[in-house]
Amino acid sequence: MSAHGEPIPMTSAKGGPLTGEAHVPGDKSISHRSLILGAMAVGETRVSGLLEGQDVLDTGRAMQAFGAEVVNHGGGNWSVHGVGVGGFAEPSQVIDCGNSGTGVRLIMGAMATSPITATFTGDASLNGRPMGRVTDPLALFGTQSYGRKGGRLPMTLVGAKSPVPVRYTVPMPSAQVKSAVLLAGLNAPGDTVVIEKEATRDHSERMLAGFGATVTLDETREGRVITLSGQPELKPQTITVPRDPSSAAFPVCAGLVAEGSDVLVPGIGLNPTRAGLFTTLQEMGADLTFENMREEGGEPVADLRARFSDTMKGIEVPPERAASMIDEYPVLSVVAACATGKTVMRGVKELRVKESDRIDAMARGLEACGVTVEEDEDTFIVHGMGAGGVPGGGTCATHLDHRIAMSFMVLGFAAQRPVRIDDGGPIATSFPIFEDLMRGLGAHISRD
Ligand SMILES: O=C(O)C1=C[C@@H](OP(=O)(O)O)[C@@H](O)[C@H](O)C1
Ligand SMILES: C=C(OP(=O)(O)O)C(=O)O
Repeated sequence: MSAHGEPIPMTSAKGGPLTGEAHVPGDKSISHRSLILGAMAVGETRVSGLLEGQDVLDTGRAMQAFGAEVVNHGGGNWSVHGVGVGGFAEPSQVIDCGNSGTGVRLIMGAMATSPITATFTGDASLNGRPMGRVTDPLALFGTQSYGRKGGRLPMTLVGAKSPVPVRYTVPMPSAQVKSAVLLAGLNAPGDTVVIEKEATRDHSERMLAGFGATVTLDETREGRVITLSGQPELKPQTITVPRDPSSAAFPVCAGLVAEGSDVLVPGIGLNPTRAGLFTTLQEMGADLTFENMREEGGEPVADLRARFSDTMKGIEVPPERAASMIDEYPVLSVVAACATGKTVMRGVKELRVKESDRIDAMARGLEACGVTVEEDEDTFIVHGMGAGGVPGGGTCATHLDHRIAMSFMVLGFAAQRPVRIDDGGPIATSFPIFEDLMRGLGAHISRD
């Protein structure tokens, strides 16, 4: 089902080549953090290029419920009048984070060290996802949590009245957990230290420093040791949100697999903690080039050009690259189906706790379209059928998962027969203009 309505079945089909420019929306991770850190600063933060997807809108509403003023000025321009670190008011309603793991986990961290109580819920997908990974470290600050069995939402958090700083090693590669601990550390006295064994996206560290917090990073044998000095006064910022590489992945991969295509996706951030997919595609032999390489806001940015690539080969994706492309495995598995040989994805068990079990969802949908796959708990293998070789013709269940929905839409552009999804509604959580943007390139997408 879509977030609040009836399912929206959609079908995509092979047509002419995809050509032209695809201007994808703002980065989802940076958009959430802009609103949350804006709400914790003293004064007015201005944000342009905010992703106006449902996930981010839900975070904006939550920040209002905690007392910040969040104003939409139109055209992707927003402002947030923050209440300062420790200044959150107790919300009078339940906080509904919809479909968003990032939203709920970061907001839990942000309120966990204030003397207030808040109850969180979400849609059927979010209410099935594990929250213990966040409430365990938050308990070390003194935060109490009361959720459903297995640490599931709906859940009430009672913020710590006298928080103590924490030293915590994140047990799984998760930027959401890292970020929740750092945000909680903002209102604890002294230094909060988070250690991650594998690098995950570093937007929280960069943005906290941008808002004036003291954050240091030491690369040690233990891993990345991030130290945050507590109780800073965060200074409001002017933020231009870069375009989202995770959204860019869809028109890029569509351009690679749809016959005759040549697609330009301008202005995509290539922060190394996010860009693993593009390296992987190049290793597979994709005709993917980075044009007009430049720096914007301290981050590498390029225009991505993807041309139809009929000689891509399956590879072993290095497991240590997983965190830098974690949301891109579903669409990579579509490209893998259109390459020759086997693509082996190891170290990917985190995919099983996203909006859906993404290994299972992709495996079942690919099989329905005539592709052979193998899987175990931590591994996904796709047997490629070569360019134009995927039969298609299946209906794929999307399980309230936007990335599964968009991935199968991309498969339809390359398969011999149309590919149908049972619900495209969730696409609006991260990429509300997906359908129009793809149609603008010449793609054939229809609603039943
Ligand atoms: O911190 C973030 O903004 C995100 C972190 C990742 O989740 P995990 O931290 O659970 O890996 C990613 O899948 C999600 O889309 C966004
Ligand atoms: C995993 C994702 O998001 P979240 O965890 O925020 O729901 C995603 O966007 O692919």
